[in-house]
Amino acid sequence: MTSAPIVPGPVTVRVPAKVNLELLVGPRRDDGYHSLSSVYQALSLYDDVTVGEADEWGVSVSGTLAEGVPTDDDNIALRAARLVADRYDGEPVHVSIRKGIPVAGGMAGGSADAAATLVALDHLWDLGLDREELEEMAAELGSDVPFLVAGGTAMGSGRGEMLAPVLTRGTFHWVLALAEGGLSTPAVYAECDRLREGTDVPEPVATPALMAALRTGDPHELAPQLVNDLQDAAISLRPDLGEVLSDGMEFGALGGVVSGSGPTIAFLVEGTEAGIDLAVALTASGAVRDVRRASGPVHGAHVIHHRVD
Ligand SMILES: C[C@@](CO)(OP(=O)(O)O)[C@H](O)COP(=O)(O)OP(=O)(O)OC[C@H]1O[C@@H](n2ccc(N)nc2=O)[C@H](O)[C@@H]1O
Ligand SMILES: Nc1ncnc2c1ncn2[C@@H]1O[C@H](COP(=O)(O)OP(=O)(O)O)[C@@H](O)[C@H]1O
Repeated sequence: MTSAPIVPGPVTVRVPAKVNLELLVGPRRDDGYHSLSSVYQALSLYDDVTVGEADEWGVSVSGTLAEGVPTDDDNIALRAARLVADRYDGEPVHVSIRKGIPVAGGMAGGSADAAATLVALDHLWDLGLDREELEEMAAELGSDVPFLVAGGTAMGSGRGEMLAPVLTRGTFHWVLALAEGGLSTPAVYAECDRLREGTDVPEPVATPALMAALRTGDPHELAPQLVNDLQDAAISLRPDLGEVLSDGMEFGALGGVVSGSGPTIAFLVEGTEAGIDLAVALTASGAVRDVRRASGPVHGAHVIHHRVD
């Protein structure tokens, strides 16, 4: 008896957002990047990225947060697909992105889509890529991309792309205050340089107290350790963010920090109930565009569906 050939159908990968629990920004390097010490945590706010064979290269984006995402070769997910195809002789694919991560919000949504596309193509084309090969292509696409492949909680050095896992206990609960519009990452780094002009900037080193707090699993220990060297620059470009931060603290957050280059603000709360209360208060204040609750750490980019016809 002969059976019909198995045709690999589209692969869907779910990929989380990130928050930087600690983002220490060192001097600007000769290549234009800043040396970083970044402690990333993956949060339960997701993009779903579906990649399938197609007659021509393409990308489409859906969801209420899709505005502002390019649907041409500027889309980093399409760049990721072309990179894998160039290396492994792949045929054209179409990438469909369902956005659940705010765009240009400092939560690495674009990097997440690139990470998801790498994982999807590894699966679709049965490439059997090892961690090193995936991380190397990820780093070529952007400093944050390797972390979105890995997920969990990790420390990033170099320009953020060299990862080491960080031990944590339990689950931390977050409330994310989404802002109107976005902030450009290069513009925020440039503003940080401007604000620090004339000062001696040391090489960044991760804080042992943060690592210890993460091992306790206690949000009261973690809250005072949240720090972001880009925060002043983000607030300098968007002064309204300072008010959102103080509102959130007044409404009961244990700690708050601008996420990466902003403008999203991540508030740490005690648990689910406290998260609901804070989300309600921030929404009622009218000072934010929208509010999301999330928890972390969660897994990095992972296949959730593969249709085989
Ligand atoms: C600030 C952070 C914190 O995690 O995230 P976001 O807030 O953008 O999500 C990252 O450093 C963003 O990483 P990513 O978005 O991957 O940046 P890349 O594409 O590698 O670089 C974009 C631009 O950001 C600046 N850049 C990025 C990384 C770095 N270590 N130093 C830099 O100065 C450079 O101007 C670079 O041209
Ligand atoms: N797949 C993508 N999703 C979101 N933004 C993308 C994507 N591809 C390219 N971009 C561009 O990257 C910029 C930064 O987006 P994003 O990665 O969401 O933010 P951030 O760098 O603040 O974390 C966007 O303004 C957009 O122009």
